[in-house]
Amino acid sequence: MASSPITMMKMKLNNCSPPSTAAAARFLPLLGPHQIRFRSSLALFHNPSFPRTIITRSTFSSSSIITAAMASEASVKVIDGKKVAKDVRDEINAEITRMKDSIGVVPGLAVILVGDRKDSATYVRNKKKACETAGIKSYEVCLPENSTEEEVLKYISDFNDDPMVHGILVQLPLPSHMDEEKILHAVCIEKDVDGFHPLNIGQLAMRGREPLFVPCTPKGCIELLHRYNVEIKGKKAVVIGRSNIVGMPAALLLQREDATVSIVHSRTKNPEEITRQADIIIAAVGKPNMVRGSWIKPGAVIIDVGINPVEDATNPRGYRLVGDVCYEEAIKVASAITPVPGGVGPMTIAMLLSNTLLSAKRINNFK
Ligand SMILES: NC(=O)C1=CN([C@@H]2O[C@H](COP(=O)(O)OP(=O)(O)OC[C@H]3O[C@@H](n4cnc5c(N)ncnc54)[C@H](OP(=O)(O)O)[C@@H]3O)[C@@H](O)[C@H]2O)C=CC1
Ligand SMILES: Nc1nc(=O)c2c([nH]1)NC[C@@H]1CN(c3ccc(C(=O)N[C@@H](CCC(=O)O)C(=O)O)cc3)C=[N+]21
Repeated sequence: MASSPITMMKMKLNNCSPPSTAAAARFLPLLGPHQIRFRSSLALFHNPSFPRTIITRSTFSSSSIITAAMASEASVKVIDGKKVAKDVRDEINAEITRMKDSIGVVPGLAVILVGDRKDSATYVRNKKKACETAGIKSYEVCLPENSTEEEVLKYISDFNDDPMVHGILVQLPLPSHMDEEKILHAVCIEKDVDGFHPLNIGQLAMRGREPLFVPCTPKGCIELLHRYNVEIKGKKAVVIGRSNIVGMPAALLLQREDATVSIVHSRTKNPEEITRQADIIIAAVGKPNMVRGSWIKPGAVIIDVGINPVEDATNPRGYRLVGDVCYEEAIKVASAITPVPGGVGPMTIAMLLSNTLLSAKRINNFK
């Protein structure tokens, strides 16, 4: 059975279950009610002439009913976060050069990393590289896992007082013996380029107030929607996840953009039903492929924040990264989607550079 052409096609199309349940998934019905309407509505886009990467199913064999149905009409816009991040970074580069040339100031970003988590070390390395290319001076402190809270607080205090430093980022998660709230609270609000200080979050939540900084990942999500001309005002948005660093600020930002926002979390009843009402979905859960095709309203726009390593023996690293949304199913229903990798991730780094530039400009009163 496993070798029949139909089964093989299904394996190819449906790649969304964790390895242990992959065998069962091969036999999931692929043509659920949500997948009958293949013509993706692009009504959410102001400007349909925006450059599009179209994925069509026409490359699949016509020997299967599934492919026959899809071949004619399915199209989805792939939101290219890597490309947008590059554009943003080019704009930042130009501004940094202008500032340096006119007032001689180079923005500085300090990053504090505690412990030896591999993923954290990779992000910090990537941030450092991005700073170098942008012309931002980076200051890095790497402390061992068993450092004390006082040591971290001392570095923060020194960076708070250092006029060369315009942004301070404490890489999360911190080791469990440290009080995250106390540490994030110690970063002076004018240098809080992550936007995690409670005052910044509070201002984000209040009407008529402006935070000094907007957290990078949610800011990157909204920037992607703007640059792809996705209308937010008046739309129904669902944010899946309510963490302080992604889900909650993403919901606040969408609300500031006049979307009607629902938040789905681990205690939500009927998450599928609620998510299916959304014109815009931001998924930030940390569960590989949790959002299936059946959760998505035809024509919805999907921003997939999740970054989840899943075992993959064919990959030289032994794993690959997948999002919280089952991409293979989602592209048949959504009108636009961010891929993982290459979607929100690069935008997070671009927004960090953007916040650092903003901070340097504000501190130096440079317009
Ligand atoms: N692309 C990027 O730049 C970034 C990507 N990420 C990625 O985004 C994902 C989320 O990160 P983060 O917000 O830090 O994660 P957290 O673990 O802090 O938060 C996860 C959220 O998802 C909710 N949740 C968990 N299980 C379910 C479920 N079954 N159904 C509905 N909601 C659920 C939790 O609900 P509850 O509150 O009830 O516990 C919680 O609010 C991760 O994959 C992370 O790697 C994170 C930061 C940046
Ligand atoms: N104080 C703090 N601020 C953060 O912003 C912060 C943090 N702590 N802790 C961890 C999360 C995670 N995060 C990512 C940033 C970039 C990518 C990224 O560039 N990802 C690439 C893939 C990279 C790869 O291939 O490994 C992509 O999605 O294309 C991912 C994740 C920031 N975070």
